[in-house]
Amino acid sequence: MAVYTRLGAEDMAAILAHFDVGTLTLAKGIAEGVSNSNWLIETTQDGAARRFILTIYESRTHIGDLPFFLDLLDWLATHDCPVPRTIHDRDGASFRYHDGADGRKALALIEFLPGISVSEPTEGQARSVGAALARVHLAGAGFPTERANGMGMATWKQLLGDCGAEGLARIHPELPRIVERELALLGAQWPAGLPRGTIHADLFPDNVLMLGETVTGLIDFYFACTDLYAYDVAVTHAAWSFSNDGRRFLPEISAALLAGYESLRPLSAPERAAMPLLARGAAMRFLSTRAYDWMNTPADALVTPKDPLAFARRLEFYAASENAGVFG
Ligand SMILES: Nc1ncnc2c1ncn2[C@@H]1O[C@H](COP(=O)(O)OP(=O)(O)OP(=O)(O)O)[C@@H](O)[C@H]1O
Ligand SMILES: N[C@@H](CCO)C(=O)O
Repeated sequence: MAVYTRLGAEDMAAILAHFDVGTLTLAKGIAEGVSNSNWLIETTQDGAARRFILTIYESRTHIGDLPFFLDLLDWLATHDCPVPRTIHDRDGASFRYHDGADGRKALALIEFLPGISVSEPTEGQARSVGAALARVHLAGAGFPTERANGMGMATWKQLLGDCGAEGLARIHPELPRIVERELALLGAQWPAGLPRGTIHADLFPDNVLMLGETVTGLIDFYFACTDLYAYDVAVTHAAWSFSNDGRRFLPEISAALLAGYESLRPLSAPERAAMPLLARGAAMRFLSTRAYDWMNTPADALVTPKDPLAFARRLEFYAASENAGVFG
């Protein structure tokens, strides 16, 4: 369960007293998510029930990045994107600190949005997700702050280097060869000069809330950064267009996702030409973090590491020349 920080009822009430949100009526730990601790919070204010998400940031989130992530949510919400606003405290700050039994941690209170994460999207849902991603790209273009992508190629190399060829071979005997081949190719051919701006960089199904075919919430912007728009399309494509284990490509979902995106932001010819390579990079990004976590998560950890081979299979799909037509 992803609630790493213990908070008693008094702690919770004391935290909420810093926000103008009424009286606490319920605080329930949320099992989903692996990086931070999250609670569903309910309050009552002027006779009305209100709901929020309280997030306590654990060690994986760099506090210096919080203004970027939280200001971005407010910016996108103001520009008609389905993302939660941050609730600022009585001093006007988007995050604050809590001194608890296990030290000082940053926290934020975020608007609760309705909806559920789908595990087997329909074409209509994939289309909506593609369009929502395009809306973020268009709206985020005016966002004034930049953040380098901390999960770019240099990080893939570092994480996979830390795993080592022997470690990778323990995950699958073919993995060292695949990784060496792909890193060389991606390093030599990664495109320069494509349109760039603010991207989500992790738009997996568990980071999208939906009601029917409507996207009600895009959440978890904690990898958001300034990078190629088309790379974000590739990440989202890799996340949505395959069965979870990566064994089965879902052509209708792929087509619907891309059509939804292009209904608002058509890819330029150079972006389209780069998509197969960017998709290999996207697969490599998640292969590298998953392989690292696979090897470095203690057996008694609270969370189960995700399968790196699910993204090695996607990588092999994108690398196969017969699949070059997927992006049109
Ligand atoms: N604004 C919101 N409205 C409704 N539910 C939310 C909201 N934000 C988060 N949640 C719920 O909390 C869960 C965990 O949130 P989130 O994915 O941000 O956690 P995390 O640990 O930071 O993520 P990750 O494991 O992807 O790194 C989500 O799966 C969702 O169920
Ligand atoms: N979405 C990622 C985890 C967070 O980066 C994955 O599925 O590997």
